[in-house]
Order: sequence, then structure tokens, then C-alpha cells
Amino acid sequence: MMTPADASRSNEALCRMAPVIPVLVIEDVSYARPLAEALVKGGLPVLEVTLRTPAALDVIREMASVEGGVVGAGTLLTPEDVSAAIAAGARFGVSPGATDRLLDACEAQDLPLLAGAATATESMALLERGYTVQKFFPAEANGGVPALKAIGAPIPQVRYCPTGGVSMKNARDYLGLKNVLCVGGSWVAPADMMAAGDWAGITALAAEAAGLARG
Ligand SMILES: O=C(O)C(=O)C[C@H](O)[C@H](O)COP(=O)(O)O
Repeated sequence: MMTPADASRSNEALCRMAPVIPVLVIEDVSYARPLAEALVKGGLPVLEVTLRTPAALDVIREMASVEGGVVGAGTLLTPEDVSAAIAAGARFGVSPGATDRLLDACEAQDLPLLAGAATATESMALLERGYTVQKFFPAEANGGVPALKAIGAPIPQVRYCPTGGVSMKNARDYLGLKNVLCVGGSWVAPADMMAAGDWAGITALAAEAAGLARG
């Protein structure tokens, strides 16, 4: 049984490993190993593979053995997703929102879940259950930096990983907020660079992201 307090501690440790968690949407399992190696080499060890492609579970299986990486599954929506992600070797989960069914499944199966909130009420519901580290999603569409800063005034005990529309253009602003531990984003693994096998280019993007300062 993973308690919400345990999950929060685990989330905090993950979010402190690097300023950016790459959000990976991978169509071709052959990209898994070179991509994970490129990102880890660039200084981004925590990798979120979204369960949005048919290849995703095989990608997690492949990436789980890459040295220095910590691979998790994103887009967890159901208890079945949780079981499949764990079986593939995921060490953490990420979800765009949160439901009791999903939280129950993650707690029962020992998977730390970085659950999403988009409003003060959603954050409060997760906090009431014991989740003090949350994903803020979709960050930019929800009002971005000013919204997250405003939520932090009455709810300072929750820290966030804002995701959705984050890029090198605005990551610094998010990372400067007191209630932000790290950000998530897909920009470090562009589909065209993966298709071209430009792993050195992806390492360079990762290194640039890994160098972002945190406030
Ligand atoms: O599928 C999920 O569970 C997600 O977490 C969605 C991601 O947060 C966004 O896809 C981030 O994507 P970008 O805005 O391109 O950085």
C-alpha cells in the first residue's frame, strides 16, 4: 500500500532530480532506447512516457533498463492503465486529472501518482487526501504563471509540476515560482528529431533544459 504521504515524498524526490520532466509521445518502439539515453545524457533522468500510442507499453519496457533513467507512465486514466504500466516497469505514474478510482488503484498497487489539478477545488481535494505534490494541467491554457502564482497564495502547501504548453520560452517563469518544483514538457523530444534519429540534437535540447535554474 502506497500512502498519499509516501506518493508525495516520491513525487517530490522525482521533481527535484531535474528541472524538466520530458513528456514523451512515442510512435516507434525503436526510438525508445536511443531517446532515453539521449535525454539521460543531457541531464534529464526522469522520463514520462504517455500511454497515448500503441507502442507506449513496449517503450516503457525498453526504457526501464536504460541506466540512470527513471521511467514512468503518463496519461493514466483507469485502474487497468495502472496495472499495465506497472507490468511494463513504470516506477511512477502521471495523470491529467484525478479520480478516486485511479488514486485507489495507484495506492493499492504501490505506484506513486503525480495527479493533475486544474483549479483550487481540485487541488484542495487532492490535498485533503494527502497529495501535496501535484501536476498543474493544462498549465498554459489554465492561466499559466499568474494562475499558479495566485493559487499558491491560499494553498502554499501544494507544490506543482506545471505541464501543458510549457517550453523554453516560459519554463524559467514557472520555475521561478515558490510553488513549482519542476515543469513537464514535450519540447525536448520533437517528433521530427526522433524520426531523423537526431539523438545528439535531443541531448543538446535536454542539456539546455537541464540547465534551467529553479527559484
Ligand atoms: O497525456 C498526458 O497525460 C499528459 O500529461 C499531457 C501532457 O501534459 C501534455 O501533452 C504536454 O504536452 P506539451 O504541451 O506538448 O508539453
